[in-house]
Amino acid sequence: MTEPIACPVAPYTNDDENSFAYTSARSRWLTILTGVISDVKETAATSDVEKTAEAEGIIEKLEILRKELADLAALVPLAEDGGPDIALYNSELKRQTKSVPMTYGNGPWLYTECYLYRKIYSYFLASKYWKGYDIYARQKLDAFKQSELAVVELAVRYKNLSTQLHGDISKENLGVLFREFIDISLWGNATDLSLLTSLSLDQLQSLQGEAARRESEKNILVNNVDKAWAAVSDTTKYGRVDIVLDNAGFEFYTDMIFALFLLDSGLAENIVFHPKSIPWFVSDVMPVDLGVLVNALGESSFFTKGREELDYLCQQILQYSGDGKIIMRESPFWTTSLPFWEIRDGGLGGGHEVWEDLRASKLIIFKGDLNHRKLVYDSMWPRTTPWETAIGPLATSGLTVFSLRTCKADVIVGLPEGKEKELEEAWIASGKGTKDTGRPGIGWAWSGKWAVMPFTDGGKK
Ligand SMILES: O=P(O)(O)OC[C@H]1O[C@](O)(CO)[C@@H](O)[C@@H]1O
Ligand SMILES: [Mg+2]
Ligand SMILES: [Mn+2]
Repeated sequence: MTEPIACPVAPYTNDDENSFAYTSARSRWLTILTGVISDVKETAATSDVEKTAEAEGIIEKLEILRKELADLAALVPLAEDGGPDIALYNSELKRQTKSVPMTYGNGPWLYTECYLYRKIYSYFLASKYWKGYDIYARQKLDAFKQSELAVVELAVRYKNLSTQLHGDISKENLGVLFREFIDISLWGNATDLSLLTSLSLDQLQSLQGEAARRESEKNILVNNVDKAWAAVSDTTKYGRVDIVLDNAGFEFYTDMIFALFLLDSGLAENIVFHPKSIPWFVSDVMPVDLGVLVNALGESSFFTKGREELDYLCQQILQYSGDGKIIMRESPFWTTSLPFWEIRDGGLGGGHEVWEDLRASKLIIFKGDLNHRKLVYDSMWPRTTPWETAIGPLATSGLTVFSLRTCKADVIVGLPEGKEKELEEAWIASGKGTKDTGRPGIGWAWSGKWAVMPFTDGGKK
């Protein structure tokens, strides 16, 4: 097997006390694993005898894994479970292991975290009754239910707008709406509705709407939305837009509304969603989550308010899906540990096939923090590094890449000189600084309060 393209800058690692990797490996993952164990127990309690019996073995393995994590033990090669990606995980383990064994406590953050999710999944994949089981489904649906107010509010806005979209609308107004929907999809990643801005055409012009948008805009550290607008409104290109999805529930709902807007307005002819094929980083969208979303929206006992608007929305999703205008396309590449530098001719782990597929798109939107980390190799780039440098071969791949990410991890590039210092000082001044590391102001970077939206046209002329 050939090797992935190497990055000249070292990765964030779990032994770095100044990185969110450090607490991730020592406490966050343990909590997640504890949640997985309880979920399996809860499901097993109401399952038939054989399925329950099989759960015992799975729980035992999960508990051993929990112990290994707590001990910050060494990572061992993954056992064969029939998955096509095992060999790649194991060759990466070898390649990324330096002079000492790689442990949960010292390994590269990106690799060790992907490995952990893949390892958990292998216990289910190797089973008879639990193969397709989503250990996070319960959690995803509960969280979605709790966002009822925001869900209904957006459905009402969408219905109002979509009637206007079918009428005559100027390109300028369409551009305003595009920016608003991008904002919603962006902050959907933080699942923080308080940052959302007004959407109705009337309110768009109002002072209040603009003020609200400015308010959230100041937290967007890199904002290339104008370039993305130029790419999507280029009517000389075939109108396919791709969205590399992140989280199910409210975020996926905002992505879906954005997709409907693109289709209703004619800015896109097709939307291709890219979900994850296995339960991934807790809340990531799996193919089944499209049906889960439609069912939740369409079920009057799930969301009791805004029925007319929600029914309209469901009908739109079903119509577009039925016409093949909204599709879900899987690839094993998205759940490897590989950086997106492998989305290239000859890329490993499915990266080549993804590259070939994405070439037909006029705009590829990558949602969320993890996708962003993979775009920039999760390496310790100085924060003033140009985006085009940090995305390596993607800068000249011909692909039009737009990342919508609220920052939940250390890696951030493209900041102007002096900005990082300013943010660290403000973080300390707000009383949120940590006292126990060499850099008390560092936490702003993973607080989810800031965002970046960088763009590249992939060197296209
Ligand atoms: O769903 P998102 O936005 O990718 O966030 C997940 C990210 O947040 C974390 O869970 C915490 O930083 C990372 O492991 C991961 O990169
Ligand atoms: Mg090695
Ligand atoms: Mn996610």
